[in-house]
Amino acid sequence: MTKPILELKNVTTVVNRGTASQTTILKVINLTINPGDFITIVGTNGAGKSTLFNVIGGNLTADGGQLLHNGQDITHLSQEGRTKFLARVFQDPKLGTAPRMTVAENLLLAEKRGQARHLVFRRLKSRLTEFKTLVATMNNGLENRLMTATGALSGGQRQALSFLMATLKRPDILLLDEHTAALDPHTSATLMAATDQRIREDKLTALMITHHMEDAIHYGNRLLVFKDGQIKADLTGKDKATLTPEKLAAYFE
Ligand SMILES: Nc1ncnc2c1ncn2[C@@H]1O[C@H](COP(=O)(O)OP(=O)(O)OP(=O)(O)O)[C@@H](O)[C@H]1O
Repeated sequence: MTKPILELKNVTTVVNRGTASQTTILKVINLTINPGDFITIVGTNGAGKSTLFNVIGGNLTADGGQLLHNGQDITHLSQEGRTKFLARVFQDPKLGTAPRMTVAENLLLAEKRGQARHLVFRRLKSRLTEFKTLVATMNNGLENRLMTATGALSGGQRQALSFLMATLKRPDILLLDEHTAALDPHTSATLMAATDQRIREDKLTALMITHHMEDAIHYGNRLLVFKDGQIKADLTGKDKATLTPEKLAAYFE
């Protein structure tokens, strides 16, 4: 039997504890994620999707319940401690890359995370051909901008680079936090297709929050609907395959 890569058991989060505005955001979340799952997550604003990512990513500690990574309790593991097996791409293209460094330097840094920079950059030249092939998979011209400072890239190119950097070391868990939301429809579609290809080819385990219902339906093997801090629906197999925007909208009512 497949062993889960990540488990959330009775996870709750509370904000403003002990004050008049104390609120429970995540209300007893139970979620078992298997290796290779590509889970799309939808829900109304304020449903708790980002809070879920914050709890998984370690930006926020669960107030109740337990998180297990490959069976190990990580409930109280720091955000830093989770970077060994987890990566996150945010909505803002400015996050995730160093603006003054070139595309190639950013990639090398992502690959050698934790090593001294002078050691990292000594090996840059020998890697350029390989990096060119890698960035070309994003289908957005990034291969012609390897020596360009990241701050001078378009939002789409920069976001594609953030995605590549996050996946370079093949994290056990990849969190995509509306990573195409700030892009125009064409650029968003290109990045989404490249994202899907990489997740499939590298057999990554990924969770993706999106407000694009078509993307949530089209991509991944599993779809979660969040509502009021709870998982309202968890759709897989035929249920997901036969989902339409109309059927999905009904879960929001
Ligand atoms: N630190 C906090 N203090 C108070 N309330 C918070 C805090 N963090 C989140 N919330 C509230 O928790 C609820 C869930 O927020 P969250 O950002 O997880 O929702 P979301 O589903 O990601 O929404 P969106 O689609 O708008 O990004 C919201 O009502 C939000 O205002």
